[in-house]
Amino acid sequence: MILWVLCLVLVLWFAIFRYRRRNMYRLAKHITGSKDELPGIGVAHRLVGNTEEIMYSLQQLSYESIHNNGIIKGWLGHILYFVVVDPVDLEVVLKSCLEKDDLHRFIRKIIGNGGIFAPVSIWRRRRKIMVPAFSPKILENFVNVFSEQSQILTNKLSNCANGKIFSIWHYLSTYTLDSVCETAMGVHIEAQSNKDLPFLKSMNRVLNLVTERIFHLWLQADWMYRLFWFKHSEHDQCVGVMHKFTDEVIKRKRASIIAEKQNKTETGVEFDLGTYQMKTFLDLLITFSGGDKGYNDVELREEVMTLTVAGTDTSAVAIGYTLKLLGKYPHIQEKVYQELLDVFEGSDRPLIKEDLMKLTYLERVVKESLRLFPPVPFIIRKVLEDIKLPSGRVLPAGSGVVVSIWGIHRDPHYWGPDAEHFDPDRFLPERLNLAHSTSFMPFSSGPRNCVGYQYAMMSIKTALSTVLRKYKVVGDPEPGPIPSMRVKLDVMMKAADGYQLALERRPTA
Ligand code: HEM
Repeated sequence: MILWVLCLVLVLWFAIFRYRRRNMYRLAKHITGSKDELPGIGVAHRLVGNTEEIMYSLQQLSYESIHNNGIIKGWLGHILYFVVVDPVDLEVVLKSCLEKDDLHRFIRKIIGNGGIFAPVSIWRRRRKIMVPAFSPKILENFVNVFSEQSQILTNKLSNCANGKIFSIWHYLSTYTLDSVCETAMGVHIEAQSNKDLPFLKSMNRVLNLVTERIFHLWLQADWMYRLFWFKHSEHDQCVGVMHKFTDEVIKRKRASIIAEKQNKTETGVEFDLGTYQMKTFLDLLITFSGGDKGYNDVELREEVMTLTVAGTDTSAVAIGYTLKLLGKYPHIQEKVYQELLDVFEGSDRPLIKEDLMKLTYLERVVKESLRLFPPVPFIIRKVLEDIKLPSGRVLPAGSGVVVSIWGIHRDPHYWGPDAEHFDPDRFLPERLNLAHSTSFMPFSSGPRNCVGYQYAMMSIKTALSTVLRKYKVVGDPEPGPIPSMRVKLDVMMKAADGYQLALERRPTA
């Protein structure tokens, strides 16, 4: 009898659940589903396995979307997602769906309500304050930091420039971390010289733990995660280290501002984390948010942590892919080197901001690398109300949109039959004829796009030019125009081999 009642309750609950979501089911019917969907679980079975297998499945879903006029649907249990690659439809999606998907809540545990994953109500104000801090006039001042840090990177690489294969990932990620910490907070953390830096170790570890949580359903509910107490406590410990470090910097920054106001020199304030540079993002965020009446310490920490997390691995990944691609295509690397010889006239002087504008071929190479290997291959947004797309299809409220940057960048409708070829000259002004501006969007598009894209391009070009003036990437030529690269999804898309390559010293270096 009890069993019958339980069954009845269950059936009733299910009927009400379906009835409430009838609009979603009705609209979803008009959009083709992925070919491997299973009843009840949808495509969930395709998103298991290691980070390489998950990335592979998401790539396959993107190709399916390309072959189905730019959109397919995929259920993850009861949650409905659309994988979209049509740039015309995506322009509308990225303008009207500004709320981030719930999966981002795991990263929010690290950076709180920092702009990147904050709810729209909080994000709007934060974005307004952050945008002026990224104006070109301010960014120009950072080129010296990138240049100095790139010199350190090049020196550190000298031990590896012996033609033997090694993983360059640690070198690149510490270069970007040092650059971001100096420009964002004004501190020299010297990650490039200090492999065991607690901040760095904690950041790397906590990002691994977050990726694991995103893709393992059984780790998602907070109460379940607490059962895995060793992971949970390690997670909290890492977040604690990162917060403590950032809080200390903010405390000292506030103190230095007070000291300055009292007409004391900055050297009067003891500061053992490093030397301050004026006009770091921290200075600018304090000023632009209203000084004393602006951001409180928690808000400041959230914003600085956002910049650190958003700006470190992304740029390192882009530099890593570009170096690997240049190793695969020696003739393209030689053209980059010729341009460097022309711009620097064979001297070994450090790069200055005026050089960046002149490195036009390098810029095309970086863009082509970002097209084929976008560090952020997918963005997920929530659909809060039904939205009619230019193609006539309607996305129902309550669903999620997976914006496949990977797919958009490889769609032959927009990039031609050679979409998968590595061809930097497709970015030549006379050849680049993008039918739609969102066909190329490694930094996303619309009101919530990446605020750091100019910063990133400057940092990436500075590091690449400094390294490539001194070293040649050798040893892995690709037989055809389509570069093969094993990739994995580890918060962003990374090379599965840890960016293994070999370097040789240039004779002039
Ligand atoms: C190659 C390097 C980079 C790539 C590919 C990249 C890509 C992206 C993407 C795809 C988004 C998401 C936008 C969306 O949801 O539509 C984003 C957001 C963001 N990025 Fe970047 N990024 C890079 C470097 C940087 C750097 C260096 C910084 C800062 C120093 C930065 C700061 C941010 C911030 C603050 C946001 C949040 C914007 C908002 O929600 O208003 N990024 N980035």
